[in-house]
Amino acid sequence: MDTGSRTGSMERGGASMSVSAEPVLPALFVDVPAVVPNVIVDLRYAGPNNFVGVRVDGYEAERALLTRPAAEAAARVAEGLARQGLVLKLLDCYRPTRAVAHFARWAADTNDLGTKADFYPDHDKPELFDLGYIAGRSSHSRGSTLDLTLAHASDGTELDMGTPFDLFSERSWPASLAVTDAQRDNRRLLAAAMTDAGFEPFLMEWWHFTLKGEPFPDTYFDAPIR
Ligand SMILES: C[C@@H](N)C(=O)N[C@H](C)C(=O)O
Ligand SMILES: [Zn+2]
Repeated sequence: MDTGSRTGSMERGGASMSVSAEPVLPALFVDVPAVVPNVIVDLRYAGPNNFVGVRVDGYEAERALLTRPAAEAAARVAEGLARQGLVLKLLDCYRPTRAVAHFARWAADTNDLGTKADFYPDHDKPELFDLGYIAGRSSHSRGSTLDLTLAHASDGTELDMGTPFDLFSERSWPASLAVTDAQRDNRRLLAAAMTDAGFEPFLMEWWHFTLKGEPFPDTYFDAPIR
């Protein structure tokens, strides 16, 4: 990947932040399968099986991209879990800001409720941003955040986490008591492996983790995934 991201800066809430204007990502971004052994890639926004119901803007190819430090940390997670016969299954990695803009347009269209039963049965669309299930400025766009689950190496079947990916509900909170002990244990297994490798969990979604000490903490990239 090309280097040299031209960025524009802005001040927001006292903190400096930049939005990359370059159509390419810095060389520090890597294809995760090149770094993480036996990883399964199922990027849900690269196809129609997601809460928007169509392929999301910016996902022009199903490529799982992360910064190298985040991918290397994920590799440490994978190496540890391989001893238990488990592999990582990636559901989202780097997310261009144009994808987040697509999410916002989708949320504003209150006539389109086609995915409500499967993805947000407990809430109305506009609440999903207000409550924090979808971020208006997502850490995924900084390249060191990923959404993932665990699967059995033998046949690729996913561990039962109690809710599907992107079910925007309190049932998806990692500590929810609405799931069984076994399901909560699976969430704990994922969270423990990720935090041990340097990732921070998210209290509203069992699948979402951000690398501590990420290399681009203030830059939101918009290069499409090709
Ligand atoms: C949309 C969901 N997969 C997710 O990643 N949510 C967090 C809050 C985000 O949008 O960054
Ligand atoms: Zn996420």
